[in-house]
Amino acid sequence: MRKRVIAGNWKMNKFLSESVKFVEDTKEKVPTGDKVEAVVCAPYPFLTSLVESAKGSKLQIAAQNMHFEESGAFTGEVSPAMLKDIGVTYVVLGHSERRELFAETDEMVNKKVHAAFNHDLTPILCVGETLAQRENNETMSIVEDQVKLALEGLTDDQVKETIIAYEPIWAIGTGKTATSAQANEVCAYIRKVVAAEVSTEAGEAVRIQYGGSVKPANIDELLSQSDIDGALVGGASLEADSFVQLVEAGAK
Ligand SMILES: O=C(CO)COP(=O)(O)O
Repeated sequence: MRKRVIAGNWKMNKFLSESVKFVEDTKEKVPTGDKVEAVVCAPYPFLTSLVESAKGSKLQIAAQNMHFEESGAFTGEVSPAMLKDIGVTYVVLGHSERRELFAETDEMVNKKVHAAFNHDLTPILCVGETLAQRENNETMSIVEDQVKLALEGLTDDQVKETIIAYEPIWAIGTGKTATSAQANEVCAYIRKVVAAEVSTEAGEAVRIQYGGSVKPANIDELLSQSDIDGALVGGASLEADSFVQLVEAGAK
């Protein structure tokens, strides 16, 4: 049985006091069993405080990006070693907003995934197609390329530890969720690609989240699908009650 992962991606939202209050309000409420992991992906300036407030609880704190180099002349960037140093455990990599708005390439994402493992951080690797690509029947080939390029050079065990988030770009922040069948079809395909490229065992073990307008009202249906092992949630993860409901759905 793959352990589910429910991750809230706050993006560029919240201030320090409300972020800490969110963690204080949710850390005792997230289920502690072995069915689900709960992760909060917060802006850089709040990470140290959130790691501190989440201490002793099951809530994990993630960064939303990082550079792939360990240190050096990269003004404005944050390194994997810095994230590790402050107690961050997960990192979102290759989110479509970073690919689109900040010109991240598959090659950079691949370097970041390697860097994450080199610093003991669990990568949440995002992939997904645009609406035009879906309408052109390119979804599977786009996602396949993104997955192959991002995972290139990883060991079997590293691939097993990677969390892949399938986020169709047309479903992000639009209220248009992919149907559970559409989401599962792509997640199942990603699993096949991993099995073929890496190993059958890695295909079985890799956890695949769906992301794109997930909310308490639709998460049960998404999680009932064979190949969806969790969710990466934007808007609906900003409120503590809603986030707790999403994690509770993962523990059912
Ligand atoms: O991009 C997302 C999570 O990374 C999804 O955002 P929404 O849940 O707001 O659609």
